[in-house]
Amino acid sequence: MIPDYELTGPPNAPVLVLSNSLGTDRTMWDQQLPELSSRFRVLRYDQRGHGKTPATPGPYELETLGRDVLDLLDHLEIVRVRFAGVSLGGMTGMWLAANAPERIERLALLCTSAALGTPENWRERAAFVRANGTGAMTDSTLGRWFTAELSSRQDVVAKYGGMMAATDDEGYAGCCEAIAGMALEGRLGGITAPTLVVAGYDDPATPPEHAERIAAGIPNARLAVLERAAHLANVEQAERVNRLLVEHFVSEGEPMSTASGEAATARTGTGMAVRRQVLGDEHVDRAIERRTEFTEPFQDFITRYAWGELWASEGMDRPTRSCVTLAILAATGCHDELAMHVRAARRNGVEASTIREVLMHVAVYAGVPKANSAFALADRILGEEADGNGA
Ligand SMILES: O=C(O)CC1=CCC(=O)O1
Repeated sequence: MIPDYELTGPPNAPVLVLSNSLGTDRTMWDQQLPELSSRFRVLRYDQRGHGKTPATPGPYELETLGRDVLDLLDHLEIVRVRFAGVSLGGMTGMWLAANAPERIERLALLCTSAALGTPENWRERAAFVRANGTGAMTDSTLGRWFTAELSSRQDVVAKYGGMMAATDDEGYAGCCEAIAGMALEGRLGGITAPTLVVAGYDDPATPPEHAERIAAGIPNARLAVLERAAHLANVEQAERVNRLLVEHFVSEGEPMSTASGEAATARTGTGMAVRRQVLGDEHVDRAIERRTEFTEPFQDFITRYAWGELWASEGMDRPTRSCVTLAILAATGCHDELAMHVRAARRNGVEASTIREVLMHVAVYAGVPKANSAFALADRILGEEADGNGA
């Protein structure tokens, strides 16, 4: 069967397939799409019986779901892809990487498992849904998908509860039966695609131990465990997941890095996204507007290296980067930049009291006069924020 799909992103970019989890549809990737489609041809599709892809009578096997992807790729005449899947999507990805390795260049497995629960449990769940409908599963499911903070939010309940209830009963049940019958553990050692494995620290459905087992089983795998994330970590920790996916699919891989022009384009895309996150749209739009022929190469350089490399790196969190930046700017007396970075630090979650501590360090290590002017400036910026003028 050819599943319903959507292609987004530059026509000549490498194709990245995104595969959804049980009870969701392809819009579960909404928070990934802008970032990923700036550098990939993103192919989002709906699993069988989910979203706009019709159900067929179950039970299904994982092979059924894997072959749906192969049918879709054949239909679109796409030979080889990068593939990311959440939970059931990740199981589909493991099946593909083990059974059609020539089609899978790199793999990302999010909040998934190679052996989940008992077959009886999954068959019971299938029977329950056939009898009561997917709507009857919504409340319990949202509690597994999100931490308490998110699962009570009205917009989240509306979007993801709605997705679950809209999933075809037979499609959902058939997919439960595919999980009941999956036999992936013995196949992990044969997966050759470089693989990123991501787990949510608070995921009750596929806890981090499942990811650890996958990462230990696949020869070329890397594991990342995200705090404050349950089963749909790509929704709850979208920014971190985006960064991990971009790093995994772009920076090390051949196609982008073999063509230096494309690598630079990719860095510019990441850089622009990170720059906007840290400095805010208003500031970045102003900087773009003010570009001249003379300053453009410098602006481009900053976007690529300061934002696309340094600030985009996972090596240090953003609040810490902000503190380091504030200290350096205050110590070197770069006051225009310091004002901008006081605002950026607040946007990155740095408290005013921490900014004060940073400037106290400046007083001791760089000199009281430097700290004195930095204090005056920071006080003004923080005051503007308190007055509601802190754009
Ligand atoms: O619904 C669950 O319990 C979690 C889950 C298993 C496979 C999947 O896609 O979601």
